[in-house]
Amino acid sequence: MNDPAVNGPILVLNAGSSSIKFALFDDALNEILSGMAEAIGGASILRIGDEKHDVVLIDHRAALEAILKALSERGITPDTLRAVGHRVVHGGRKLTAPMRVTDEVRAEIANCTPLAPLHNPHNLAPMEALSRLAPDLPQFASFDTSFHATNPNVATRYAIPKMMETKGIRRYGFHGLSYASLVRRLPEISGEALPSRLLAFHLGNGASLCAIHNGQSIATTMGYSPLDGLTMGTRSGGIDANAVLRLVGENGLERTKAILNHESGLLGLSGGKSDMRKLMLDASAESAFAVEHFCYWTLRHAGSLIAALEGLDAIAFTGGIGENAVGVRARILRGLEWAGVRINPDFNHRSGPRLHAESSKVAVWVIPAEEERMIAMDAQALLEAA
Ligand SMILES: Nc1ncnc2c1ncn2[C@@H]1O[C@H](COP(=O)(O)OP(=O)(O)O)[C@@H](O)[C@H]1O
Ligand SMILES: CC(=O)OP(=O)(O)O
Ligand SMILES: [Mg+2]
Repeated sequence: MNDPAVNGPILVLNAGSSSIKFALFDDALNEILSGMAEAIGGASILRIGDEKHDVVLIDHRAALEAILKALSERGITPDTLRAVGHRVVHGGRKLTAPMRVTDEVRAEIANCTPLAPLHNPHNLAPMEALSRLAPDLPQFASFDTSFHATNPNVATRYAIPKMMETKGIRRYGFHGLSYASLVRRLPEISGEALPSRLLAFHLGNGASLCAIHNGQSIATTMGYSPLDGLTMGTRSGGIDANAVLRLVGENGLERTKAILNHESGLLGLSGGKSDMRKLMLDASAESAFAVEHFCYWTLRHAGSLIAALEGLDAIAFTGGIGENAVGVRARILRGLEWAGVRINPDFNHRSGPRLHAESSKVAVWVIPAEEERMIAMDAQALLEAA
């Protein structure tokens, strides 16, 4: 019997800050089609399966429309689907495990928008569009924050009065779906047991590090929102709160939000480029400095997480930069030679999966981020439990 509600594919939508990735999975969770709209915000690329189209996508809404149109041209419309799984970046204190999307859940995701302004609106928009188009289609949400629930209080608490903490001003951490998939995939790809003290580098347009001890997150570089930690595509990363207060005083709240979230990071440092591929092709001193700033601060934070892990057994790179930017990986790994890291440059040029030389005390791997599969697994588990 061909009933989409029973054996139709699961569609996964993963809206990042600069991209929307999508994938279709059959009921055995084989990926049957995937693609992405990338470099959203102007001259963009739409990939579907092996096809690549240069397109103009001015914002995430235009990108979602282009993806849904391309899918419908292939006969994939909402009524042919079994379910849709969405990545949601910030679930706040209330949304901590994968769940079915209801009106209440959508309202709570909207409540968390001030905490993740570059993401939650783009996670919410397709849920709303699909619930209008296909009200009976089951939709599920998986949260980037969930994986960090194992962080100890000492890591999540800011040293501010208790009252603020009870209002939710604490560190959450993000990229959790990517880290959860990395923990699942690393033993499969390496053929070895999961290392005890693992430092994971999720380097994409948004970038963070996670200290993973025996498979559980114990510390991560992002905090209350995905602004903190490393230098990113358009986000400042760590910045002194008093500098933020001065910016607010001089520019107002809304302008400051735009400066720190949309105009800083690699874009602000280079004077116009947030995309690592473009920066690495550009010979200007500003672009070189932006890349060096990214690597230097990644290393500073790596040192902090190695201390939290009390040593290091393995490193794994993931995300658009982590999986592809050979020069950035080489620079970061050179900066970790003090920790016993030695790589084989040929392995690095081939992007792994194994990067370490025989003499290395630390294993080094490149593991593709499989956030979409993680979300599909969550959606399927919830469908089966229903
Ligand atoms: N071949 C490559 N070399 C260098 N950087 C790359 C390459 N491919 C992708 N990137 C970079 O990866 C980043 C996007 O990462 P991704 O994880 O897809 O982003 P998002 O945070 O939107 O999910 C961009 O800075 C892009 O330039
Ligand atoms: C949380 C976050 O920064 O996500 P992305 O890297 O997809 O922008
Ligand atoms: Mg991403």
